[in-house]
Amino acid sequence: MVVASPTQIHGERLMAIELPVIDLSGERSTVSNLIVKACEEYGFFKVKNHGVSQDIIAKMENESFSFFAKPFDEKQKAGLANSFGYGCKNIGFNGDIGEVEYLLFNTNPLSITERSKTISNDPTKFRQVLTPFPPRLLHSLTISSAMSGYIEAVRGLACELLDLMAEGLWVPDRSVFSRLIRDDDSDSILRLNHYPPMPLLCKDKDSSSPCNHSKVGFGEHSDPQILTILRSNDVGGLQISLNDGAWVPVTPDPTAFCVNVGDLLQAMTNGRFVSVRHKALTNSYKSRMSMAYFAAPPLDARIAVPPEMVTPIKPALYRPFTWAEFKKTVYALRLGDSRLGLFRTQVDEHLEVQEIPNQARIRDLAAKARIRDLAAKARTLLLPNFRY
Ligand SMILES: C=C1C[C@]23C[C@@]1(O)CC[C@H]2[C@@]12CC[C@H](O)[C@@](C)(C(=O)O1)[C@H]2[C@@H]3C(=O)O
Ligand SMILES: O=C(O)CCC(=O)C(=O)O
Ligand SMILES: [Fe+2]
Repeated sequence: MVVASPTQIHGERLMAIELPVIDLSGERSTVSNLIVKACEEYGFFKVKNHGVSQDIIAKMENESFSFFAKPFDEKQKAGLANSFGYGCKNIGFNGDIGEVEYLLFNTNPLSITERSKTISNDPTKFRQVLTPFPPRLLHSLTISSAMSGYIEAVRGLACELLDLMAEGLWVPDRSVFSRLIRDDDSDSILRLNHYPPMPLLCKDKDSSSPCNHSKVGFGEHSDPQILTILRSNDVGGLQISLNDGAWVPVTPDPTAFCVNVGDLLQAMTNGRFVSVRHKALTNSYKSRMSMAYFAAPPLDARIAVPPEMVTPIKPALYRPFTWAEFKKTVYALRLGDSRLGLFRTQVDEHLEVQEIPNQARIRDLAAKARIRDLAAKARTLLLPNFRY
């Protein structure tokens, strides 16, 4: 691992660190130990020799590019912003904005069986699904065959990585994590992000220094699910946040997948693995395209730490909760809010002050206040299902 000196760009500290690159064709116990180490130290790593064929990836990427190349009103036919379907600039339900357009898909195997031709041929195909949060109907696009091939392949990769993690953690039930995302009712989603090129922003017009302030494509956040498998084209933009507040740019590698720990996996490993905050910036002259598979459990799955990972010295950090309960909280909050802090056990509440870095604590408190606000708003709107 190479650590160079930090550079300062417009007040932000950027560190030149290469993420661990793990070759999955290596010896199994070595690979599982490397994965555990990467999840503990960075919450992020890259995998090569991952077994997903370049053909599957290329078909999926071509289909995505041709979708995003369509005129805006054509793309809008694919769905509503802020739900499953097409979205532009608006992220989520609570006012977050970025220089990104995207497609969101439910990858539930049951919905994949209802295949349409391709998203590029017929962006108007819909299937309606009733979800318990927020209390509204979400529209789900049906999925093309290139997409279902890709989803199957990355789901397989996610399962394999979760098994390797359980092995490296010495959890006796080796499929304790992967079982959750293998389930036919799993709530995993696929997100295709397209960041159009954006000219550089110059904050200080009188400054003689070069203008290098990239626009934010997808703001700072952690991923709420179990594991994210991200693939991008050869255009950089992804950055991850280190504990000390420095941002680390991730070098793009279209032949590798970038894997990151989600909030649920942090909870299920009793905080040993870290769900790290990250963001994506736009490039000044090239389009960035990323495809993120968010591996999630079924809505009613109980998220709890395996008993072997709890000891008197390391008591459970989080109370058990369901994915539905956590997801409802996630969608009630802003992109950059932290949510796991809201699920911490009472027992260690007194330790929180020392343990959680100040910034994270402030974010937790802001999130709590926002939930209270939203609950009050929901009550005045008489939305009976919107309870916290
Ligand atoms: C602002 C929001 C968008 C988001 C739901 C949320 O309320 C907070 C988390 C966001 C996020 C980040 C990772 C994934 O891209 C995503 C699909 C997810 O599960 O959580 C998005 C949500 C979204 O865009 O709907
Ligand atoms: O586009 C990227 O590289 C990151 C996207 C991301 O973090 C997300 O979709 O959750
Ligand atoms: Fe993310």
